[in-house]
Amino acid sequence: KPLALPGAHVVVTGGSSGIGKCIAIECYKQGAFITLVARNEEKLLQAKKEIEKYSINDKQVVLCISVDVSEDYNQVENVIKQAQEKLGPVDMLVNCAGLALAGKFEDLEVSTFEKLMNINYLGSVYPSRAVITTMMERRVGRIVFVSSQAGQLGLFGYTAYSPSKFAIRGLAEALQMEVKPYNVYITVAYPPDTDTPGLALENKTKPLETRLISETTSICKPEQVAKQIVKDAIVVTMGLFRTIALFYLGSFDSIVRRCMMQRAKSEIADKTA
Ligand SMILES: NC(=O)C1=CN([C@@H]2O[C@H](COP(=O)(O)OP(=O)(O)OC[C@H]3O[C@@H](n4cnc5c(N)ncnc54)[C@H](OP(=O)(O)O)[C@@H]3O)[C@@H](O)[C@H]2O)C=CC1
Ligand SMILES: CCCCCCCCCCCCCCCC(=O)[C@@H](N)CO
Repeated sequence: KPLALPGAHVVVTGGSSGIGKCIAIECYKQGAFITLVARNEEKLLQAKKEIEKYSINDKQVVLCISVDVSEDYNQVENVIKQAQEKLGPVDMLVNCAGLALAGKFEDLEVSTFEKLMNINYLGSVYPSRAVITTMMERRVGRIVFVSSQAGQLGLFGYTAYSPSKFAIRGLAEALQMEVKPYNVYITVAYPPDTDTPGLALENKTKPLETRLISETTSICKPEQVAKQIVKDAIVVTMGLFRTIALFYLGSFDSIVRRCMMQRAKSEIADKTA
């Protein structure tokens, strides 16, 4: 059943800019309490002010937390704890912090591969790992991953970026199989080029070929992309491209459910013994 956003606690990483900020606004407009996570404090405060204009009641709160989501897991865990103490358990986590840099393979610094994998992939693992136990215990939760069209298709200029977005898909699909019996739902967004400060930065690094490939499609508005992402997270439906895998996934899910029931039974048996 759909997640009720009024009164829910939504954490948005990368919530101080671009798509993440628009996702925060979209949730806030529907009555959610918001925690914004990003590094730069000034940008966070600026975004908080902007979001607060859309309040629908006087109880709503926008909390700002400055942390690097890709640096140190313990740090991330600590700030999530702080946020939960202030605004209650996280009902929905949106992993939107990310960085795009383009360039030809032979021109890219090796450190760029590390950096993108750290921010885009591990920066989604850490916050998710920090919220998952509570979500499973409460049998409530949504985790949103923001991949990219370049996370479905390897394209010229994206040898560092695409793999970091492909990795997110692998994580999301494996994690969904584990947490479905606990009523926790995972969604992945694959946005096209979207008009944000991040895209402006990326454009400075695009080789000619990448620019020409990008120009074959039009640029989306972040508000529009955010609306779709929030909608998909609230009412989870099966993506069409997964229908072939449906049979297998269905039977794997029943194995997972069976194991969970067995474990619960033996726990009860242990207690009564
Ligand atoms: N715009 C586009 O064309 C598309 C974007 N995407 C993906 O959507 C997401 C958002 O993109 P977009 O809105 O363009 O990005 P922006 O650059 O506009 O915003 C990025 C946000 O992430 C935060 N952030 C970046 N690095 C970290 C970090 N290490 N720790 C914590 N926060 C961090 C930034 O704040 P701060 O720097 O202060 O930390 C900022 O709030 C990214 O994952 C991107 O890959 C996917 C498809 C298309
Ligand atoms: C089946 C999948 C559909 C494929 C459509 C192909 C169209 C490709 C056009 C170029 C797309 C580049 C997207 C990168 C967006 C991004 O992540 C960065 N802009 C972030 O800053």
